[in-house]
Amino acid sequence: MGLLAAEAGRTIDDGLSEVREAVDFCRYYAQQARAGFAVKRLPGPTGEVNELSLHGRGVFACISPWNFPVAIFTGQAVAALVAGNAVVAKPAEQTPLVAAQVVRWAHAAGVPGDVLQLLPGVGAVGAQLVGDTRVSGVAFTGGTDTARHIQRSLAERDGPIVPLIAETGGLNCMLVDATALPEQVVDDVIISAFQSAGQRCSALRVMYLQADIADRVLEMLAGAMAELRLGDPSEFATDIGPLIDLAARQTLERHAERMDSEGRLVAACEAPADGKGGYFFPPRVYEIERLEQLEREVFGPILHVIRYRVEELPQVYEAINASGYGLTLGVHSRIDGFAREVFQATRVGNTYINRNMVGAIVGVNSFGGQGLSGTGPKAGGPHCLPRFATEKTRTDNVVAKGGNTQLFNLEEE
Ligand SMILES: NC(=O)c1ccc[n+]([C@@H]2O[C@H](COP(=O)([O-])OP(=O)(O)OC[C@H]3O[C@@H](n4cnc5c(N)ncnc54)[C@H](O)[C@@H]3O)[C@@H](O)[C@H]2O)c1
Ligand SMILES: N[C@@H](CCC=O)C(=O)O
Repeated sequence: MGLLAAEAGRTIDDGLSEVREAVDFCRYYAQQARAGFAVKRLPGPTGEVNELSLHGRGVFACISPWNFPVAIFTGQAVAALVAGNAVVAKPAEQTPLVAAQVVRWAHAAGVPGDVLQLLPGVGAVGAQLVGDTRVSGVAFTGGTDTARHIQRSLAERDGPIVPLIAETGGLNCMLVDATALPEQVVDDVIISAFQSAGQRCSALRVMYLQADIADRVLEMLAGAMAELRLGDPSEFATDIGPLIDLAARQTLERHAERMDSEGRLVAACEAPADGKGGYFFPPRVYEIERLEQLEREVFGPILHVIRYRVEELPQVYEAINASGYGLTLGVHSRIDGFAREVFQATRVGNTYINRNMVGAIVGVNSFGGQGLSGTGPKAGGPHCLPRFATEKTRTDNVVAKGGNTQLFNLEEE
C-alpha cells in the first residue's frame, strides 16, 4: 500500500481495497477453475462416450492500466494462469514497481518463472507483444482507443485467430429522481465521482437530476465537497490524492476550460495547501444541458449534472444508449418500478440502485461493460475463465473395444 501511494498516488483506502480485490481474484478464480474445469460428460448414443474439457490456449498477453495497478494486473494474470496458460504481463508504464512486486510474490508463492513473466514498458512494447504470433490470446484493460488498436493489430496478424478480452472506459450516468433521499444521494455521488480522484473506469461522470429537487441536492453536494481534503495519499486524513501524471492534469484542465464556457460551474474543491508532491486537480461539478456535450470519457474528478423532467425520461435513456458506452449506471429512487425501468431501458454492464456505483466486489458485483466499454466477460464473474481457455471434446466408440460396459452395470428400476 505504501508503494501504491508512492507510485500511483492511491490513498490508503484505495490501496486497501486494491489488495483485498487482488486476493479475492486469486481465491475466486481458483475456486471457479476447480469447479468449471472439471471434465464434463455429455449425453450421447449408447456405446459412445462423449466428454468436454477446457484447456489453456498457450501464452496470454495481459496488458493492464495504471489506475488499478495491483488488482487488475493480478486479476488478468491469475485468470489466464488458472485456465492453463502461460502469461506475459505488461503493466502500465506509470506503475512498473508495484507490478514487479506482485510478480515477485507470485514467483515466491510457487508460480514458475517461465510461466509468469513481467514485461515492463511503454505502449509500443504492448503493441509489439500483441503483434507476436506466439501470443495466443490478449487480455487488455485500458482506454477504448487502445483496445481498438489492439483489435486491428490482431486482425492483421498472420497465424491463428486469437481472442481479445477488452475492458475499457465509460461515460457513466446516475439517475436521481424526486423520491431519492438527498443525504444518501450526496454521500454516494461524492464516492462515485471523486474517490480515487475520479480515476476509475466505473466513476460517475454525469448525474441526471430531476429538476424538482436539483437546487437542494446541488447545494448539499457543494457543502459536502467543501469537506473533502486533497493531499498526500499516504496520510490517513487525505480523501483525494493526486492524478497519475501531468498529461492527465492537462487533459482535465482543457476539459474544464471548455466547460467554463459551455456549462455552469456549480462547485469546486479547495486545492491542497501544499500542492507539492503530485499533480492535483480539485474536484469540480459543472451543470450542462445535454449528454452529447461529452464526446468521450473524462478520466478524473469532474462531475457533470443535467436536469431532467419526468416526461423527458425516454430521451434520457436514448442519450445514454446513444453514447455507445455501457459500463456502470446508478439509480437513486424509492420507486422500485422506476429503477426496474432504468435497468431495462439502458444497455449497461453494472447497474447500482440506491448506493454508490464504484468498488465492485469480485464474485458479487462481477464487473465489466458492453459496447465501447468492453467485450466482456465480466471480471470476477462466473463466465470469465472459459474465455481464457479452448474447448475440446473427446468422442470414444467404446463398442469397438468389446461393448458398452455401462450396460452391464445398469440396475433394474
Ligand atoms: N473497464 C475496466 O475494467 C477498466 C478498468 C480500469 C481502467 N479502465 C480504463 O483504462 C483507462 C486508463 O488507463 P490507461 O491510461 O493506462 O489506459 P491506456 O489504454 O493508455 O493503457 C493501458 C495499457 O495499454 C498499454 N498500451 C498502450 N498502447 C498500446 C498499444 N498500442 N498496444 C498494446 N498495448 C498498449 C499501456 O502501456 C498500458 O499498459 C481509462 O480509459 C479507464 O476507463 C477500464
Ligand atoms: N472495478 C472497479 C473499477 C475498475 C476501473 O477502473 C470499480 O468497480 O470501481
